Amino acid sequence: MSQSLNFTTSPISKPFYSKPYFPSFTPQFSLKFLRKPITASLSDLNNSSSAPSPVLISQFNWSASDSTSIEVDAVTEAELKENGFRSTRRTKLICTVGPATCGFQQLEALAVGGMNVARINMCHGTREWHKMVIERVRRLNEEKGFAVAVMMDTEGSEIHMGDLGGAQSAKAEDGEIWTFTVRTPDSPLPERTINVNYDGFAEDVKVGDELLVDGGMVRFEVIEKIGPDVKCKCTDPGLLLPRANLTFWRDGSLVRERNAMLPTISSKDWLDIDFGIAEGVDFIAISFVKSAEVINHLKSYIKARSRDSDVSVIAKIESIDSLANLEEIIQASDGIMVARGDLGAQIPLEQVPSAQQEIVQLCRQLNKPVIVASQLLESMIEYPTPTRAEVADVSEAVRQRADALMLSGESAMGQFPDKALSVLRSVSLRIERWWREEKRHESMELQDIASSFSDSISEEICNSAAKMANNLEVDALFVYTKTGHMASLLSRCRPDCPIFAFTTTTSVRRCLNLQWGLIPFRLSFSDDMESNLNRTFALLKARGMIKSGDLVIAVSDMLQSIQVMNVP
Ligand SMILES: Nc1ncnc2c1ncn2[C@@H]1O[C@H](COP(=O)(O)OP(=O)(O)OP(=O)(O)O)[C@@H](O)[C@H]1O
Ligand SMILES: CC(=O)C(=O)O
Ligand SMILES: [K+]
Ligand SMILES: [Mg+2]
Repeated sequence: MSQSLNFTTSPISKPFYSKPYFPSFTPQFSLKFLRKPITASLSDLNNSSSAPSPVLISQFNWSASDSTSIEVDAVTEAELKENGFRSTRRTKLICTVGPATCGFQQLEALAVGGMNVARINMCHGTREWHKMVIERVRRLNEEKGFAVAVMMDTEGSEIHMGDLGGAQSAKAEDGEIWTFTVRTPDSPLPERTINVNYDGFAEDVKVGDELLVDGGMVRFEVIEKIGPDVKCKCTDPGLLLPRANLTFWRDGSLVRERNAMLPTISSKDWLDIDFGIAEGVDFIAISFVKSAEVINHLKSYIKARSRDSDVSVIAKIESIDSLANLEEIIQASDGIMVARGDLGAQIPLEQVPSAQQEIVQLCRQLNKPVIVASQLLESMIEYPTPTRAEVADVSEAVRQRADALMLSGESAMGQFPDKALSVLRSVSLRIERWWREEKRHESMELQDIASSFSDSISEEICNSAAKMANNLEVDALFVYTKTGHMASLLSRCRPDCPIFAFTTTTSVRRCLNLQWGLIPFRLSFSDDMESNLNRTFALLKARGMIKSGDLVIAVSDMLQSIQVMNVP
């Protein structure tokens, strides 16, 4: 039994409506037969994997021409069955892959642990190494039924140290004199000498400047300049890591000399971007973005280079300039990363939390996925248990309802990558549930963002569907979307129930994996919603993912409609 509301639009349909064409929406139907107890736990159902139904095509042999199968990633399916779908995880998880996690089995362990996106950082490692990681992730998806997306992060024109001549780290002690040089590295380097990658370094700094390594983990004072060499005295001792980022400060402010003119995308970055496009990565994250212009430039480059593949562009907010141009950067990008590591080296640390909150909220307003990154569980690089403060930080990002959380060193080179991921996962689940149960989420007034009439209809449909889903306490929202747009509009509302997003292409499905609350499926569907729904119900029931009586709301962007029904 289904109740539906259709908005039939054609290019000439506009005169029928004048804004507000969707008067404060109150469902017109009797609710008595829609209500049902909210006991969506699937754990007590027969597990279909032990008795596959004939309509179920195995994840291992998907062929694009097959119109009867449905693809959902193995880990989401397991989570749905384990927790029941109202309690499935909404916050997405990203792991930076490094030496600690680049093996096939290590990657598999991360995928099983809930990694939605694998990030590779072009600051480190060779292209061959990154190619190997991408191939392994792809193989994992194909062979084991995961849908892990790949994000490539550019190096950017930051100023950083050299690689310490191959050493893992070097200790700088209080009062020691170190030389920072722009000479091309003679190997081996003299003792207490560090290479700097930026040629203008010796010119830009002045005697008396403060030199911060990794945003202040180690500090030096500039005491003398001798040609290409800059002599510095260590004032805050600590461990120097290969290729650590350098900033310099004068009279309490970040120095922005010629280095502020460095291009956002360096010549090496362009080669890496070509590499990323050729390898078919899903996301390219751009470091040290200053303005929307560079994002627009890159997007048109990608469009020209890769006609049929979709690479999404993520702008990293980690510089003062990006904060000044925040709204236009968010508008231009496909997503945003709050890169707190470098951001904290550019603005006073105590301003980072408010910047994070502002960026997360603005992204939601503008309907762009947002990632909170860096130092979430920093102590877990060395220890198997997080600090209470780290758990509180993760909780806060979940409470802000960021789309995704990211591990950096914890998964790239830490000793406990799987444990760190499991902390992100369990804290996300717990906090999401707590806030749902307590109905503690302050509702956010969402501004209109549509740029066309048809988009406005989609937006109103999604806002209303999400509201109805909360009021009726439905088990799930279903969205049929070719481009993914309507799925993101539903995600933006952060409804209480999960959103099953059906889309026709594998690349859209992987991109949806970054967005809050979306459970993406790949499915070939038609314009006939009745048959789409019936087929989806049959396929999901066969897999034990839904059951008769579950209450769902379905929306689609082919036929702009809202349907409310119990699964037959
Ligand atoms: N591919 C890699 N090879 C070797 N070490 C890596 C690799 N990727 C990451 N790491 C290690 O993990 C640490 C944290 O990774 P992360 O990606 O956060 O880098 P980062 O250097 O802090 O720069 P960014 O500001 O771009 O995040 C790095 O400092 C590095 O020591
Ligand atoms: C992730 C990143 O680039 C940063 O935090 O600086
Ligand atoms: K980077
Ligand atoms: Mg950074």
